[in-house]
Amino acid sequence: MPHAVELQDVSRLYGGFAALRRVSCVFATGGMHALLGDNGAGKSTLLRMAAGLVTPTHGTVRVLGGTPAQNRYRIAYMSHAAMLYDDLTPMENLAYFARLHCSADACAMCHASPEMALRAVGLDPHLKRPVSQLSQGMRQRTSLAAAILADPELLLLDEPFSNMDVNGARELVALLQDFLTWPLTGNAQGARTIILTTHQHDLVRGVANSTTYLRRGSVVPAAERFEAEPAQLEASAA
Ligand SMILES: Nc1ncnc2c1ncn2[C@@H]1O[C@H](COP(=O)(O)OP(=O)(O)OP(=O)(O)O)[C@@H](O)[C@H]1O
Repeated sequence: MPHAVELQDVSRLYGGFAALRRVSCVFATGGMHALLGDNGAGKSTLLRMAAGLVTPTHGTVRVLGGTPAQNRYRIAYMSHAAMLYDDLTPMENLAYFARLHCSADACAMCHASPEMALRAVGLDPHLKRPVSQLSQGMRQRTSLAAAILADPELLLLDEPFSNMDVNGARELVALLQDFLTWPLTGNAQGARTIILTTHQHDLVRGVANSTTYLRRGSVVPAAERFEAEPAQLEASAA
């Protein structure tokens, strides 16, 4: 089975600055994988590359055995900034996204209905309040519902727990674990995969199937990981 995401000697330059520098790593198909690192380490760049939103300056990115473009209907990406229409309710937002997905060549991809997607993330589809009046946690859930609407095999989540309290974030982790158990539809083979970036390693410790650390655009080798995660070192020394 192909890897969910595979980077071979990937660099991404912005002018003379390397957001990613000769990165080679794989994220296995199936399960939840955490991408960690300090601010500016290159996490979002890597995730957006897997989504096909950023192209490498050098190297190769393979997603589900092909290019991100070839597999774009099998991938969903959720940015850390919620891309929602504030004046619409969660249901209206999702109904709009469903219409977008179902245009032209993409109508085969809407396996989940807006109602199912909202229920899956624990939101009432009949909620009448516009998104602007919802808590941050509910907005995040609405964004997640929009991402899973297309029933993706690969779900890429950039900082899904940002601005959420601990309980809300734990609930979200449980929802993501549940999503991983959904059977794949159609002719899809393999397993669902989530790759998420976070600064809150505690939330996914023991839940994530793998952890990849970035530091200043490079993957931190396993032997140096404590150094990459000083909070964990302090906790273990206490
Ligand atoms: N479009 C861009 N133009 C110029 N520099 C960029 C661009 N995108 C990212 N960078 C730079 O690349 C580096 C890595 O950014 P990236 O957003 O991938 O880091 P990150 O690990 O996700 O950080 P954070 O945790 O703060 O979100 C940063 O120094 C950032 O300023």
